Amino acid sequence: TLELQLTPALVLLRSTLEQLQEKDSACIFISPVKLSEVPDYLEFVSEPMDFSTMRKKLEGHKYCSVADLETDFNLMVSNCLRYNSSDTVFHKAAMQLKEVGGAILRHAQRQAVSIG
Ligand SMILES: CC(=O)c1c[nH]c2ccccc12
Repeated sequence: TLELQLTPALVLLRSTLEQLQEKDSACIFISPVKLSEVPDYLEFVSEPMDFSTMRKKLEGHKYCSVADLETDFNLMVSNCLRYNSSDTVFHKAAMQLKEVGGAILRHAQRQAVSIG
């Protein structure tokens, strides 16, 4: 399509982010952790990250590659694994998202190569 010719990289990044977010069925990562509700969060996490922030960065042209998107995705997942102990729903959800997201990102990287 015309859009794919004009901004293939941006279209691929958007599609990849949407695929990643679809796997967050519990909507744990949809918005920033509320620091008002989790006052000790920044004692464990130096750089919070979530899907809404990633979306803003994407539309603000802050991501130049799939790898840039992957860096923030990995940050978001590792923050969750650090703050939430391993016996929690959040920690288990992060482990699953890491696995499924990794496959989505590998496929996106292959597509980015073929786009050129
Ligand atoms: C992604 C994450 O760690 C969290 C998402 N929602 C939360 C609420 C309280 C504590 C942590 C969280």
